[in-house]
Amino acid sequence: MALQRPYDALIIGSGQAGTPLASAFAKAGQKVVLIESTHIAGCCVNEGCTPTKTLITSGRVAHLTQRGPDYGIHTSKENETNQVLVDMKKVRQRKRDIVESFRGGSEKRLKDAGVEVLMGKAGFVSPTTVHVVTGGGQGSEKILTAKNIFINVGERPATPSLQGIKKLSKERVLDSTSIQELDAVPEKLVVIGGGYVGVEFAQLFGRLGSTVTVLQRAKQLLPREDQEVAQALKEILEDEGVVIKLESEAVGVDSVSENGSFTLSVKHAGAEQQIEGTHILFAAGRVPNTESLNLEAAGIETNARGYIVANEFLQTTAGHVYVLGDVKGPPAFTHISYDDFRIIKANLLPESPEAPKLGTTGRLVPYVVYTDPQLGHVGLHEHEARKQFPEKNIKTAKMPMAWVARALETDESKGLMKAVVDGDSGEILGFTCLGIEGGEVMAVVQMAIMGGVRYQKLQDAVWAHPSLAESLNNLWGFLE
Ligand SMILES: Cc1cc2nc3c(=O)[nH]c(=O)nc-3n(C[C@H](O)[C@H](O)[C@H](O)COP(=O)(O)OP(=O)(O)OC[C@H]3O[C@@H](n4cnc5c(N)ncnc54)[C@H](O)[C@@H]3O)c2cc1C
Ligand SMILES: NC(=O)c1ccc[n+]([C@@H]2O[C@H](COP(=O)([O-])OP(=O)(O)OC[C@H]3O[C@@H](n4cnc5c(N)ncnc54)[C@H](O)[C@@H]3O)[C@@H](O)[C@H]2O)c1
Repeated sequence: MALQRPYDALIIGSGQAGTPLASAFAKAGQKVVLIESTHIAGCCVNEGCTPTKTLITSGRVAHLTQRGPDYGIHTSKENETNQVLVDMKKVRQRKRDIVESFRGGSEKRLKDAGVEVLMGKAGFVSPTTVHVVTGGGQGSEKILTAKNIFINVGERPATPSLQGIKKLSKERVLDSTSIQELDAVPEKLVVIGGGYVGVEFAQLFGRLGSTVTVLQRAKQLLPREDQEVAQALKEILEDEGVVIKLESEAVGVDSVSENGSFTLSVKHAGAEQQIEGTHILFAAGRVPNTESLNLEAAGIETNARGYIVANEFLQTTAGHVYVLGDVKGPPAFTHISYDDFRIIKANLLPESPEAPKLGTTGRLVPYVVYTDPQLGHVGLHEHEARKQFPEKNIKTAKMPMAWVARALETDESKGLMKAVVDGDSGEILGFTCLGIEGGEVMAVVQMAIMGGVRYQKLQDAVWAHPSLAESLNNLWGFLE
């Protein structure tokens, strides 16, 4: 084993924070090494946001083509209902091409910045020393020491656990990564979990032609959302033919037929029932990639769920070791991981000695669930606002998207908007748009929250007609 000269910065994991951080340190003249076990650019680019949103676009095209007759558009005289043929290999290739191009961009930026990249799996030997196994265990081992260490190793899908699962052939048991590599549309897809991953894939594969059943253990889809928003999303998915069973759980695989299809027994509404499937997608949550890091050797603490504990400056319990992204626990989004990078960069590479120290406290968290219509949200949900500010005069405004001219003109008027405000000051505390381009509409309100703009200003603003933002004139009339 070769002993190396100490690095200024050693980064474990090429996630959404580690990758730009490595470049920033290198550009600042520091000696940097980035260790990555699988592929540069992490989950978001390789198996998360980028590929899923690319696939979802194919699903939307299939959906809109079939809706053509609603707009007076037919693909041919013979095909009056605009039935579509899905070429899953082409759908997959389009996804692969975009992933490859995004990953290539990240690789090039690291190279241009002069970052040393080491492909291998890292774990701690001591607070300042890291052991790296390269070449998937067949290659060499390295011991590296560094002044500062940054952990950005992310999460992975929770391991499927279901009685009798071994009776199914491997290619029929899917997670959020393997489902994206299918070269044919599954006939009957059972989705276990009704969170972000579950709802996005359920709608996508329903649109591509699968019969889809979602088994969600909680009382609603997306348990963090306010109940009426989750209910509206459920109805939208059901309108497209997705079967959703709430408060339900798969008990086990009962039987498997010769062609590979199977029956599952499911506990639902207090009774046991059977459902059929050809494929099963486990979307019941993700777990942090901490086990192989040997964190005890560095004195780094984790919480009960295995997430690394950090203070608001992203320092772990070993002060010179920092943690960024999903592996420190929710919220698990690319833009949060990227903001972690921004915090570390500002604090460790300050532009001037007077530059203020940044932290995570009070960080505004927006997100978009890429169902169609999108579910964009920023700030607090109603239940959170009421709990956090019992002394405030919390008011909410809800308006169906069917009241938005632009949504009616495009005939995409499903969903609703909901705002949560402090009725006394007019401060906007949270906003949700489940509607066409819900993420973009949400971003308009996010700007208002960031600028401290009260809702009355949006109510009286001159918005271009007929834009979706124009609905921010009318929404506030529903405050109660
Ligand atoms: C299907 C899916 C869809 C998603 N869609 C969205 C979306 O639309 N929008 C959004 O904001 N977020 C989305 N997310 C979440 C998003 O992908 C993550 O929040 C984001 O990637 C941030 O992750 P990260 O920076 O913590 O690390 P990651 O991107 O997970 O990267 C961690 C890296 O560390 C490497 N690694 C792990 N262990 C080791 C080790 N011991 N040694 C060396 N390297 C190691 C891994 O190989 C990986 O490359 C989605 C996630 C999934 C699964
Ligand atoms: N558009 C986006 O931003 C996006 C998309 C995908 C993922 N993500 C990120 O990835 C994270 C993980 O997503 P996820 O959907 O895998 O996890 P999740 O934790 O958000 O949802 C998992 C769901 O599965 C349910 N569940 C758990 N065990 C179950 C069981 N045995 N049977 C039935 N249901 C069960 C839970 O009630 C929960 O609602 C998200 O929280 C999010 O931060 C973001």
